[in-house]
Amino acid sequence: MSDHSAIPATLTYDPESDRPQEECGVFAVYGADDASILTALGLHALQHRGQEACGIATHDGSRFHIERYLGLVGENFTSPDMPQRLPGRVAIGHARYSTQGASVLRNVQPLFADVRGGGIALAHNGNLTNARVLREELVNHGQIFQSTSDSEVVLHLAALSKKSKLTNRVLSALKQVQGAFAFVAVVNDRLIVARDPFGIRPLVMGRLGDAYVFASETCALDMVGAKFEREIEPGEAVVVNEDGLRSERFSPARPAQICAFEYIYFARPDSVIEGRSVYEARKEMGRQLALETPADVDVIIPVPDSGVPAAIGFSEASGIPFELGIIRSHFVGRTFIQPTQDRRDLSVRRKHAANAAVVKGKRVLLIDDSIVRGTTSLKIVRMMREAGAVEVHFRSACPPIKHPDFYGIDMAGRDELIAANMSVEDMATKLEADSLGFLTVNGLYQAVIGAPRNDKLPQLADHYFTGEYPTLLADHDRDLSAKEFQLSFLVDA
Ligand SMILES: O=P(O)(O)OC[C@H]1O[C@H](OP(=O)(O)OP(=O)(O)O)[C@H](O)[C@@H]1O
Ligand SMILES: NC(=O)CC[C@H](N)C(=O)O
Ligand SMILES: [Mg+2]
Repeated sequence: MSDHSAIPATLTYDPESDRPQEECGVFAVYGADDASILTALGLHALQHRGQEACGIATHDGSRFHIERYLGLVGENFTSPDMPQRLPGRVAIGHARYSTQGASVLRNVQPLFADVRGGGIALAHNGNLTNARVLREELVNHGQIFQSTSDSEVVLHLAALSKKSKLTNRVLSALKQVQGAFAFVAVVNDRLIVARDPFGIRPLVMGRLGDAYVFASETCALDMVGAKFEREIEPGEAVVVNEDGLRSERFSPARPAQICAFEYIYFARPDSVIEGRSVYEARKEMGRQLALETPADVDVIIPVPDSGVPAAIGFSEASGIPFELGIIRSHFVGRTFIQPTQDRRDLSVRRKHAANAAVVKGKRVLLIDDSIVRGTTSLKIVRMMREAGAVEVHFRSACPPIKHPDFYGIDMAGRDELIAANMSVEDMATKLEADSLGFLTVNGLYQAVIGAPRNDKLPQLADHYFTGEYPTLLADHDRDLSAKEFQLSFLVDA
C-alpha cells in the first residue's frame, strides 16, 4: 500500500462526490420525560437546516440508545413507541446536511464512542477547519476512524486527553478544534453543549419547566413550547447534570461574529438570532436593495421561499405591487442544499412554476435572497419569459458571493460560484436578465445590525462577500481537500 499511485480513485478523497455541502441543525434536552419525542419535534422545526439524514441519541441513566437514518425527520421519528426505542430524560438530535464525509449512514450523527470512563454521543452543526490536519495526526498516532466526518476528531481528542474527568476531556478537545461549531453531546448522564470561539454558528438555550433545552434556532424552542433564555456565548460550553447548569469557557470572551448567511438564507424566518428577527432582517435587506438598485417595473415577484421577505421589503420601499408570480411545490425541499448538481437541477425544475395570471404582459422584477451557482435564477428568468413577461429584471438581496465557505454552508468551490468568476454585466447576460443588481455589504450590515461594518472587527462572518475569514483555515492552507488526501478506503466514504 505504500505505492499511492496504485490506489484506485474511488479509494481516495474525491472532492466531487464528497464535496462540502451545507448546514445542520442540533437539538438537546436535559431533564424531561420523553426527551426523545421533544427532540424529534425540535428536529422537525430544524429540518430546513439539513435534509439528508437525521439521528437521536438518549441516555437512560445507565446506557445510551441511538438511532440514525438517511432521510427526513418525519420519515423516521414519528412512531408512538419512540419513548421505548429511545428512553431517557437526556437526548440530543441532529438533522444533517453533509459538509465533510459523504451522505452515507456511517457519517450520520449523533456519532458515538466508548472511551475511558464512559460514552460520548456527539452532534455537530458547522465545519471544522483543521479536522484533516488533526485526523492525519490522530491516524499516525494509531487512532481508528469509523466515519469520514470532520466531527469525529472531537471524540478521538477527548479519548486521548490525559485529564481524569470525562467532561474535562471533552472540554480539552474543544480547545484543539478550529472552525465553526455548535456541539451538543451526551457525556454519560450529562449534557454538554458548546459554541465556537467566534460564534459563527448559532446555539440557543431555553427552559421547558425544569428541563433545559438547546437548539440551533429559536424556532425549535417554540416548537416544543420552551421559553428562550439566552444564546450560548462564543467560546462557551455549558454542562448540565443533576445539580443544574454550569458554564465553562474554552476560549476568551468576545462578541459573536455570526454567519451572515444565517440571516440571508439559512435560518427559518420566525427565528431570532442574537436578538434580531430573521424575518425583519430579510425584509430590511429588501428595503435597502430598493434604495440601492431601484427598478422601473410593474410588479415585484419573490423567488420562494427565502426570497419572500426581501421582496415584501422591496415592494414596501418602492411602492411597486408585490404578487406571487411563482408558485412553489410544497413537496420539494430546499434545492441549494442538495448534494449534487443533477439533484439541484431536477429539484429546481420540480419546485417552481410560473403564475402567468400576474406575469403576462408585465415588466417583472424577481427578488431572491441570494444567487449562488445561478441554478435557480436562470431557470426562473426563462420561466417568466415563457409565461409572457415583457421584461425580466433580477435582484439579489445579498451581495455577490465570491468566496467559498468553510464553516458549514455549502458554497461549493470558487469555480462554481457565478459571482466569483464574472462581472455583474456578464452575469446578467448569462442569467438572461434585462438587469441585475445586488445588495452592498454595507446595505447588508444596515439590514442585519442597523450599523455599518466595523472593518477592524466585523460584526458578522461575511467572508462570502469580502474574502475575510474569521478563523484559521489549516486544512485549506495545506490543501488537505485535495484528491491525494487519504480519507477512507471504504467505498461509501
Ligand atoms: O443560485 P443557486 O445555486 O440556485 O442558489 C441560490 C438559491 O438557492 C436557495 O434556495 P433553496 O431552493 O435552497 O431554498 P428556499 O426554498 O428556502 O429558497 C436560495 O434561496 C436561492 O433561491
Ligand atoms: N452542515 C453541518 O453542520 C454538518 C456537520 C458536519 N460537519 C457533517 O458534515 O456532518
Ligand atoms: Mg431559494
